[in-house]
Amino acid sequence: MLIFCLDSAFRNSVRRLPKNTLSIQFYSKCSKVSRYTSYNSRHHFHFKNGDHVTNTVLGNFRRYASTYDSKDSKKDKNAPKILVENVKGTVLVPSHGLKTKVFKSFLPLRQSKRDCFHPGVSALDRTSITVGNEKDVTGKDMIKAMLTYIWPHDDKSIRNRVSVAVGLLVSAKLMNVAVPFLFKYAIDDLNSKVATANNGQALLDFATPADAVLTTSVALLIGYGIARASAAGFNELRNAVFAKVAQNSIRRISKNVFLHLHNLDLSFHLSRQTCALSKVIDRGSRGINFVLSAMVFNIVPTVFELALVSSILGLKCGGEFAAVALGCVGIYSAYTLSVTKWRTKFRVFMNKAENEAGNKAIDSLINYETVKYFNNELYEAKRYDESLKKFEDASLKTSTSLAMLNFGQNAIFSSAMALIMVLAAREISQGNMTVGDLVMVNGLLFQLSVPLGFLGSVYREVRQALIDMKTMFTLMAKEPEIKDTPGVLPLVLKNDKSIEFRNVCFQYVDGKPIFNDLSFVIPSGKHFAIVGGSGTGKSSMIRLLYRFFEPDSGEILIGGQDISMVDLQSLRKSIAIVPQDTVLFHDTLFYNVHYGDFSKSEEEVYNAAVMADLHDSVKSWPDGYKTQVGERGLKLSGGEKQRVAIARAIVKDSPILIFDEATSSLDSITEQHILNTVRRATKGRTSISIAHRLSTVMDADEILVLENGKLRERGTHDQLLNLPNSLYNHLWQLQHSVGLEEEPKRKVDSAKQG
Ligand SMILES: N[C@@H](CCC(=O)N[C@@H](CS)C(=O)NCC(=O)O)C(=O)O
Repeated sequence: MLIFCLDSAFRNSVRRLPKNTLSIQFYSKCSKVSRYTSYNSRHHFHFKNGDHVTNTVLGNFRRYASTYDSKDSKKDKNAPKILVENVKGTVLVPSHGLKTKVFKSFLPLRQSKRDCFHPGVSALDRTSITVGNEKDVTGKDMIKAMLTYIWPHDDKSIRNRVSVAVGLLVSAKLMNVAVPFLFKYAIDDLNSKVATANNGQALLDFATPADAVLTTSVALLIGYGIARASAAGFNELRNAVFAKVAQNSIRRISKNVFLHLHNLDLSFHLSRQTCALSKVIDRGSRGINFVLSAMVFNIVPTVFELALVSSILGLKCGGEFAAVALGCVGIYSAYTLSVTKWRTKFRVFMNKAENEAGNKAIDSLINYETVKYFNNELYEAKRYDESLKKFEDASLKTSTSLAMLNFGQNAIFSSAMALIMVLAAREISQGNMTVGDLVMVNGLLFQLSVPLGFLGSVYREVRQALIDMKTMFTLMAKEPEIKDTPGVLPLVLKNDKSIEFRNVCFQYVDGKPIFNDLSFVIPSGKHFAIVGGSGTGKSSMIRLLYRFFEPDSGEILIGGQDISMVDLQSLRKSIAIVPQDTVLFHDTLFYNVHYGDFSKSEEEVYNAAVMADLHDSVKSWPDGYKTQVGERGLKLSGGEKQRVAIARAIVKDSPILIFDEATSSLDSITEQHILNTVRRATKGRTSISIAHRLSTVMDADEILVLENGKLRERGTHDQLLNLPNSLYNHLWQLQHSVGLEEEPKRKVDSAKQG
């Protein structure tokens, strides 16, 4: 095998790759034609500056690179070099420095003795690429990602809301801090009046009610009430204004994750449980909501209030006061965080025990009859009680540790309050402060204790939310391995709609090849059938055509264009499929047919239904096209579902049509109807019928018989059947002798006449 680095001119003209992008292709030698030109493309790698290279890509890269034929490379001393370091390292890519000198044609890369290519790297103009398994998402990354949602560049109204919410937050805290001040001034005013009264003058002049209201201290006390109410009002307003920001960001992130999941490769989805993925989205977006709310409603306002209170105390009462306030909050926080960390495990046990008890109860009640058959009611109750006991113990520990936490928090704050008031009393006795000041200091500190009373819970929940967010953002950082390269051109199908497999080798797991140098051409407009025993890769062929997977080597061409070089959307648009297992959406029948292409008119949907032999039966149903098909199409029979799938494929109106075992689970009468619709639908299209039952593909223009990943034989039904030693003949005899088919030939003949 050889490794080639693409010429930069080729890179720019054919693929329109941007600068700083290196495209590397591995070519297999299996066709043994002349070097440099006729090697079969084996794999493409595109690296660009800052690209994230997954372990799988790196693994493939190494795999291809390690089988590189070093004899060929020695001929070119100027070959560009690539350094592949460890997973967390970098790939150093030669770029413009060498362009004019050696990037004139395909160039072999040199391989060193180790698993890397490196001589002369220092002389190169480098572009570095970070390499990692799944990008490690740090706290900084998450904050950055969150900021893009709460400060979106493309949504001014959200930015305005955030600004207003911040303004309201500051106003609420200023009002909050004003409360003890107003209280202080009222007390000082009253005090001075008491002092005046003690000197023999009237305490208050309540000659008229208006005078009474206007008295300074009364006005201050009313102001106190207004300030308290305003602080609460600003807080509530802030919540209302910010709610839209939080909900909007949850919506956008959920949508982005959803889209991202759809963009990930099929291999990813085959290896994950859909339910687990939806939990990731759900928990992750709830985590974002929690972190955002905690920041905006608790952490940031409390920090702001602490800064405000300690500055006021420092400026008005002296450094000692500020030090007590800050020290108190510091000790309080350290105590709260350490106790919360310790007691979190009790909550985890508690939740586990609760789930366990719930599961045992459900399992036991579901198996009601079995429990009765074996007289095991008491045993079941004992098992259930064991989990309840665990829950009880953990709950007790949670409650007692909560009491301890609350008491400790209270003790710390009370000590600080006592200390600060002793300081204030000392200052009063020295004539530096008033009684009002003492009340103000007490009020400021007391108010601070309210949000801090939930510090432990906030810390615990934020930690959990960050873990959930990390899982979600890690999922977001996962790159699909099959994706469009920038500037890639769309697949254009005019007259030539042929399909060609050229020396395709493919395997899901090492050592178990699915296709082994498979080559065939399906000419434009022809209906070909692909048959073979199970496990011969019939369905893998579809996955390769849709580019859900890439061949390990060789090329697949549609209309003469290599599908690995064309835009994925255009490729998938040009193929319509009637899958083996038709899965319908939980919606109406019309919706399910229209799903083939939502841009099509109602009329076109009905026409497709007529072609698929679906229209008449739908018309006879009470709700017609508005019939709900039931979750995953469970309410429809197998034949009806297949017809919906055919109608949907007709609506899509692609030049290439694939039937994947379209009649596999149908009775013979329904099968004949479906085969008739298949015949109608394939007219004028290049089509492939993948089938296990040979009788369903007898009238194909040509039949390709696969065995062990290779094309074993090809021909029309009659040609293949007339070869006594053909695999087709053998399969045919086998299927009929075991009674898989009754009178297949007669069925097809009658269908043709029909
Ligand atoms: N003061 C404690 C407790 C605050 C509190 O009462 N939290 C509520 C939830 S907002 C609770 O139910 N906590 C139960 C627990 O922490 O076990 C702290 O800072 O965490």
